[in-house]
This record gives sequence, structure tokens and C-alpha cells, in this order.
Amino acid sequence: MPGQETPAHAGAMRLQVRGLTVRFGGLAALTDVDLDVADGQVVGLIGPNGAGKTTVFNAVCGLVRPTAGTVTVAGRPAPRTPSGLAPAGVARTLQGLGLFPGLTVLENVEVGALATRGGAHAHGPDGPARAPRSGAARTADPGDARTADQRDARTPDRRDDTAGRALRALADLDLADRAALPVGALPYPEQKRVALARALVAEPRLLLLDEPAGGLGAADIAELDATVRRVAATGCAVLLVEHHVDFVMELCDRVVVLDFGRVIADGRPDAVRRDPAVTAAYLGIEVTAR
Ligand SMILES: Nc1ncnc2c1ncn2[C@@H]1O[C@H](COP(=O)(O)OP(=O)(O)OP(=O)(O)O)[C@@H](O)[C@H]1O
Repeated sequence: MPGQETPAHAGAMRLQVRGLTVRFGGLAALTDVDLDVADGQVVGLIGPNGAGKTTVFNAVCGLVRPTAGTVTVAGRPAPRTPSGLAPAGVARTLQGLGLFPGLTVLENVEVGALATRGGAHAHGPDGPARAPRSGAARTADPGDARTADQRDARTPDRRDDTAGRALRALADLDLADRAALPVGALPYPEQKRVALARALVAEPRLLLLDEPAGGLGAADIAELDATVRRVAATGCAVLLVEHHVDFVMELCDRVVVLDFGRVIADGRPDAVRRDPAVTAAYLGIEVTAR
């Protein structure tokens, strides 16, 4: 079933999950789950509360041990510890914001850049993914929080420059002018973008987004949709867990539906939306809106 709906623009297989079973004591959180995400593809993972979505993410990130089955990233076994994620080209956002409220916006994103230092470009010859806004000027960062001396000492082209990379990631998400502010001073939608910038600064080849649209209004969701499409257009594989079904159906190339830890549907959004098993899993609620 996985991979059947891989669109023509999708590249090599980035994430491959086969027969994934995770038990917590007597509870089967996942049973025999198969899932594929190709380079350049956006796959949505949906399902009712407790269906096992977060457990899939945790298994991919090495935070839970599979009871059975395999998870591979670019054909290699998935990292077994979080420290292996960045070198494997995997970045993740958290269900909550997961930001450090005492740090500035820039420092929060630098945390993501530091985690990849020496590793961001170690994930193969296919190069890092970035998602510059179309037409965005890369030469001037109006919100550059560094001093003139710092700017002189670190040219924007030095890719190993942690602050420079973090600033570029912020600029890509229209947050450059927020760099020096305490992150807690930003409105919630901008904090969500900071969390996304922190994942993107790692220049991932596989991006895991945990409820990226949670708490956002229509305008911010439209912007998020455009951002995810830009990221995927760089060849990055994107897997997103999301309760906002309309957003998922609009954005994703493929949608995988979990219920009680099992895959009950995997296909194009329009087919999944019409699938009676999916409607039933959502307790008869039409799968058109949350
Ligand atoms: N560490 C754990 N120990 C025991 N049970 C767990 C653990 N993590 C998850 N579970 C259980 O596994 C099942 C799947 O949980 P999971 O969080 O993956 O679901 P989910 O689809 O992400 O839910 P939600 O949409 O509410 O976030 C649930 O029954 C949950 O209570």
C-alpha cells in the first residue's frame, strides 16, 4: 500500500517504515505500520486522539524502541538516539512550541543550528534543504541583530556561521526583524514560525512536523502551507501530524490514516476523504473540517 500514490515529482525514498509495532506493556500503540515518504513529498499522518501518530514520530526519532519492524532513513536504520538525528538529516518540531522563553528569537534558532554544527552537511551529496522566500533578497538582513563588527567578521556566505545561518532561517520565515526580541514577546503564530525556523536551520532532508497548524488562524495556515510547499520543493521529505484535516487534505500529496495503532487508509487526499473506514474512525464526523 505505501508508495502507491507517490507523485511524479517525488524523488528517492527518504523514510521507510515497515511492520512497525510498538507496545507499551499491554498496550499496542502501533501494530504493523507501513509508511513511506519520498524526497520532495508531503505526507500527512492523521487519526483520532491516541491513534499512535506521535508514537510513529518518536519511533522515527529514536525516542521509543520498536517492538517489531524497521524504520530506515535514506536506506539506513533510523537514528537510535536524538543525537543521531541531525547527522541523519532529520529535524522535528514539537507538538507544543518547545521554545526557551528566556532566550531571544535568534538564540532559540541558534539552538537548532548548533545541534547540526558539523552535521548539517553530512547527510549526503544531495545537499541541504532551505526554503528561501521567492524573490527574497539574501544580501541584506534588515533585522540582523549582530553588531557591525560581528557582521564584518562573519560574512553571510560563511555557511558554518551559526548566527548567520540562524538569521537566514529567520529571514526565510519573515522573522529577521524579530531576531533580538525575547521569544516570549512574540505573538503565538510568530512563535510557531520560530519553532519551524529552528527545525529548518538544520537544513533537514526529512522534516517531521507535529501539529504545525495547531492554534493558527486562516491567514497563518495559508502562510504555513506555502512554507511547507517551498521546503518540499527543495527536495526535503515532509511528514506531518495534524488534526486540522482541511489543511492536511489541501497540502499533502498523500495521507495516511491511523486508528487504534493501525493504518486504515493510505492514499491521495480525495480518496482518503471519501473512505468509509476513515469517516467511521472519526466517529461519523465528515472529514472536511476539524
Ligand atoms: N510512553 C508511553 N507509555 C505508555 N503508553 C503510551 C506512551 N506513549 C503513548 N502511549 C499510548 O499509546 C497510544 C498512542 O499514543 P500517541 O500519543 O502516539 O497517539 P496520538 O495519535 O499522537 O494522539 P494525540 O492525537 O492525542 O496526540 C495512546 O493510547 C497513548 O496513551
